Amino acid sequence: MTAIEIRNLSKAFGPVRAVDDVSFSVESGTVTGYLGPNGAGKTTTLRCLLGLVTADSGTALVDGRPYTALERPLAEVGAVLEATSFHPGRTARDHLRVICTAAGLPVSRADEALEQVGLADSAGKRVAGFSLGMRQRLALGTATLGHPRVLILDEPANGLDPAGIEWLRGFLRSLAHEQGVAVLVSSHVLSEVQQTVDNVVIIARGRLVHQGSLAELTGNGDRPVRVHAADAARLAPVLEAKGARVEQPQPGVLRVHGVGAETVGQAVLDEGVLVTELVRERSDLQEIFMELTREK
Ligand SMILES: Nc1ncnc2c1ncn2[C@@H]1O[C@H](COP(=O)(O)OP(=O)(O)OP(=O)(O)O)[C@@H](O)[C@H]1O
Repeated sequence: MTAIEIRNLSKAFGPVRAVDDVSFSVESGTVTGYLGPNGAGKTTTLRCLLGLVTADSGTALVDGRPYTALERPLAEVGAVLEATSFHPGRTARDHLRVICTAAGLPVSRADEALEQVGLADSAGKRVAGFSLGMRQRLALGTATLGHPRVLILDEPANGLDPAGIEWLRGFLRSLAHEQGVAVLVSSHVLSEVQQTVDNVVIIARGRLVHQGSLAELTGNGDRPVRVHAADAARLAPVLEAKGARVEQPQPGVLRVHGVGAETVGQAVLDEGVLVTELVRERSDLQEIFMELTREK
């Protein structure tokens, strides 16, 4: 089921086209990474989705409606846009209880949510003493208080240490895959979210440059096949005759472009060459991300 739908969304600030004709959707039960370098337009898109900014044109809908038309927004959408400012003198538990009361939720949800975000031990501590990572967790606890079906997070890994990032990964994946929540999470660091997300939407200078599964992004495409063989030089002309472009970066190693690993394997078999390694080179995700978002 489509939970978030952005269609031909555009928003300019003076001469800056922050978001320029962007369309994508997020399905329930999946985590989608919204990726792009600083200033790409991610936050503006999320702010349009949450009714905090009015788009110049296009639509941004949650469950088929604009956010401002949702009847019980807190129970339908959880959002964290920036390390939210909390009342510093209040304890984490009191902070969540105040929101429970305002939103008509049972106050018992406060302790449950603190447990879920790993803050149970700090429930009675004042937020003033919280680290950035603890604030991020508290913001996540706040966003998930009403068991929303849609979760929108802007750079939630900021301030988390590696163990915190690992925890966040598990938290978001279990919300999506076990509870069917649609999660949209922005980041400017692909590697931070690559083990979390099912799908990626990449934006640069306000324009969408890629959307699809992570597998499609890293797909084998035309990655070269690397062959290690003492007699590698004998293989090169055979492969070239099959239409391959062959590089020999060092003696005993070939990088074969333009044909599949099977074709290379067949040539190895036909020539009876002893091979010690034959592998399709892996795509470097960060490299692909940089290439897609590079200033052209
Ligand atoms: N309220 C505003 N007034 C003027 N310009 C703005 C405003 N909000 C955003 N912009 C501009 O719009 C562009 C997109 O900004 P946005 O914050 O959406 O990008 P981002 O992808 O979220 O970046 P970051 O990763 O740095 O948060 C930037 O050039 C930014 O300076």
